[in-house]
Amino acid sequence: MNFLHVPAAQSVASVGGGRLGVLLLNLGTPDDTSFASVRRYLSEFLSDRRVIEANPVVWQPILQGVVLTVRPRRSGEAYRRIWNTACDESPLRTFTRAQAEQLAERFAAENVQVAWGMRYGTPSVADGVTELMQAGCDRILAMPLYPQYSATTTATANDQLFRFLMKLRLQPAIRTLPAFADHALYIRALADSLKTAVEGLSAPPQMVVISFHGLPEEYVRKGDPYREECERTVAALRQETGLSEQEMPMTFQSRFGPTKWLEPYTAPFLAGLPAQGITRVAVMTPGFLTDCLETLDEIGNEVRDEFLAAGGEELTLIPCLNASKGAIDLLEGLARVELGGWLTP
Ligand SMILES: C=CC1=C(C)c2cc3[nH]c(cc4nc(cc5[nH]c(cc1n2)c(C)c5CCC(=O)O)C(CCC(=O)O)=C4C)c(C)c3C=C
Ligand SMILES: [Fe+2]
Ligand SMILES: [Fe+2]
Repeated sequence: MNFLHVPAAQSVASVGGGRLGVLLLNLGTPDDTSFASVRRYLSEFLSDRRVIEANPVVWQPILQGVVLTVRPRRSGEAYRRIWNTACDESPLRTFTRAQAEQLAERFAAENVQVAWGMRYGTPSVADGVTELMQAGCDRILAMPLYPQYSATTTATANDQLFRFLMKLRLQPAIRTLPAFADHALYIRALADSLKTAVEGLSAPPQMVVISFHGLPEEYVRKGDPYREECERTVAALRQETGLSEQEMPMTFQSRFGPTKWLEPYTAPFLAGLPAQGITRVAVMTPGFLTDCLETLDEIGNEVRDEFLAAGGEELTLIPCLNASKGAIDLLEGLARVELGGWLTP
């Protein structure tokens, strides 16, 4: 049955099936490591005005000119270093799919469908919503997979969802998950993953550096709460692990462009440690729920090489929560609270 009669509107078939849906939303990633695919992905990502706030009249010629001529080759090489060759896809996609599949198992007995979509690239947010609606979901909980709120991540994921719903005559009811920077299950999962990784080492690290993806300082000045949210995560993690500010400092990575971003920057911070006698460190990246280019390559390769070149002896990169039991416990716990009133006990 087609519920829609205006030319601009799209049909996604059966709405009204009375089922609940959970939609995991992640950032996105290229489909393959070729210049063309990486260029397509970066073009969509860096054309998002939530991400780059500069006037498009000024920014688009720079992006379509120099950035998308130079960057895709370098990024393609980086993606090749971390590519999941077994599945022929990027780790971010592998882990997001695994999270969705395992979360679905937790809800299998309760008539709740789980799907996933990417803000940039494939499967798209529209693909995820369509999958849920075709399975009969008329109530959907969207879960942007960002523990710390930022307009550049959480808000744009939700924007993309509502942009798709604008085309539907018959919309499902929607709830969106708030950020969860110091949620008990999140902090416990992080502390457990740190403990497990450190127990496997011959000697404990002298410092555990908590590295978050950075953000232009200007965005925070204009009201993005991201830095405070990162601080809440680190404060809770210090409390949970008993580590001090000196033993567990906070840094920001992945700077892009010439403007000032949140400081201290991860790479120079780590490269400066051996001169202070700190040569064995662990690095955690709790802002990412799944491993990706920024964790596996930027920290695991680039930053590690710089640290070792500066006299460091050991850099242990703690894996992201990925599809660990702690991660799925967290996603299930968050979903059950947000589905309250929809999900009958
Ligand atoms: C102005 C530019 C950028 C902002 C703002 C930004 C915020 C931001 N990003 C993430 C998470 C991820 N970013 C990733 C890659 C990535 N990010 C930018 C730029 C900005 N990010 C670029 C140019 C890239 C690509 C890097 C490259 O090509 O070398 C990724 C990895 C994706 C993957 O496929 O593995 C993630 C994840 C957050 C959380 C955030 C704001 C808080
Ligand atoms: Fe980014
Ligand atoms: Fe990076």
